[in-house]
Amino acid sequence: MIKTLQSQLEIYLVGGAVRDQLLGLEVKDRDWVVVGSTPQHMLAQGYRQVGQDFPVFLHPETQEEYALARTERKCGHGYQGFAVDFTPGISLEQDLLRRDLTINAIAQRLDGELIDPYHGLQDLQNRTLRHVSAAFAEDPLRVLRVARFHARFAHLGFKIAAETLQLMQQITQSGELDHLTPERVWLETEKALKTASPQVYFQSLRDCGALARLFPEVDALFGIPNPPQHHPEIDSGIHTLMVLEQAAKLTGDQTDAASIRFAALCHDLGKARTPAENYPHHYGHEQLGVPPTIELCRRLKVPNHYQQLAVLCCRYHSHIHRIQVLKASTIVRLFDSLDVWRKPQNLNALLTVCLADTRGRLGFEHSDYPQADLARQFYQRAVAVDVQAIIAAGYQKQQIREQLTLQRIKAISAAKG
Ligand SMILES: Nc1ncnc2c1ncn2[C@@H]1O[C@H](COP(=O)(O)OP(=O)(O)OP(=O)(O)O)[C@@H](O)[C@H]1O
Repeated sequence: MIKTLQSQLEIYLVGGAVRDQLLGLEVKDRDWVVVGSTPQHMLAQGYRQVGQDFPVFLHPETQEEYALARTERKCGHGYQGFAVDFTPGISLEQDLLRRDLTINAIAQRLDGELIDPYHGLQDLQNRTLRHVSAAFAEDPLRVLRVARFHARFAHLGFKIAAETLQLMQQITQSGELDHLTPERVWLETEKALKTASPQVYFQSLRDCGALARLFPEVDALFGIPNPPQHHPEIDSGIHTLMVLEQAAKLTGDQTDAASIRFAALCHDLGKARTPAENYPHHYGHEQLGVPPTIELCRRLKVPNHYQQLAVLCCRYHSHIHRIQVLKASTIVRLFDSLDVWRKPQNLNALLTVCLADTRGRLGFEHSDYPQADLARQFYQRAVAVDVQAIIAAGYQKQQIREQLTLQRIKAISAAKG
């Protein structure tokens, strides 16, 4: 069946699958381009159409996506206005010309032969992220996509070509980024947070000026000093990116990695809002970090669970750093605020951000963090307090909570010795 279908159509494997295969990486999705066909022909061949304006066809057996070769012409701001043409006369080369990067614009025929009109192979070899053509400027999301591919492939030595960075700067200066929908910005950002080097995404956005447009709260940290004895890297923006790098190393591919990394990004946002006369100190930056975190999340429609964790990490990271000197009652209040009794994962996430915070400083990359062990020990003692025994002791309903808190304080005090 597949053979019959494919023998009647001019089909090419394109995009990420060809790129990743050439890089020796695991191929996840396979996207295909069909040249010289029409929607009617595809339907007659047994493919199922998904989407109306911009049709993609699902293979009846593999369910892989087949797109008709197409060109796009921009006719509005951002992504809102695109005239898509997929009439049968459009060639493979014309389709590839409209793609973002040369390494994403290599096609492969079914017999394995590569078609590479824009020298993507050479750029793969030279580890270069280069735009295919001037059409790149038609969709400002491509600025974010390049930054994301940079974050994904930086560990393989990839760099952004100078002329592509220049184009990214021009797009940023044109104001086009302001027309991107929050959903598209967040989608790229969430994908970038899941890459091997998420800090590279934000650094690349900064390099082309886009950080100030898209994440002004983060951009504001650059140039803000920190006490040099604790922070040899001094600048709060650089520190933040170093913390994000450490958070990525600590979380690897665990399921909540992206939300922990996002919390690491936001944890010090308050440092751009403390009074300059106290610099390089940032008294109260923990609480002052909450409004910019909420503003950023609201503007980009960041899902709630990301915001909740980021706010907790803003507020309480210094509590954990100083846990040795906190009173047992303060520690129980901290655990209450973190809702650790119902969500112990909140404590783990906060401890990861705090460890990343400690290591995200020049010369501290391998530091130990005894506070995390201590916090876990206190939690273990407090969570072991027997609620059932308190209830069985006959306390009135309103006294049960009070007793529980008292006994948790006692348990932590005992652990403190
Ligand atoms: N906004 C865009 N502008 C130009 N080309 C794009 C754009 N989005 C996707 N493409 C093209 O379509 C292909 C598939 O897009 P997709 O977003 O799935 O990325 P990918 O390269 O397959 O990487 P991933 O592994 O992240 O899915 C890309 O490789 C690129 O050629």
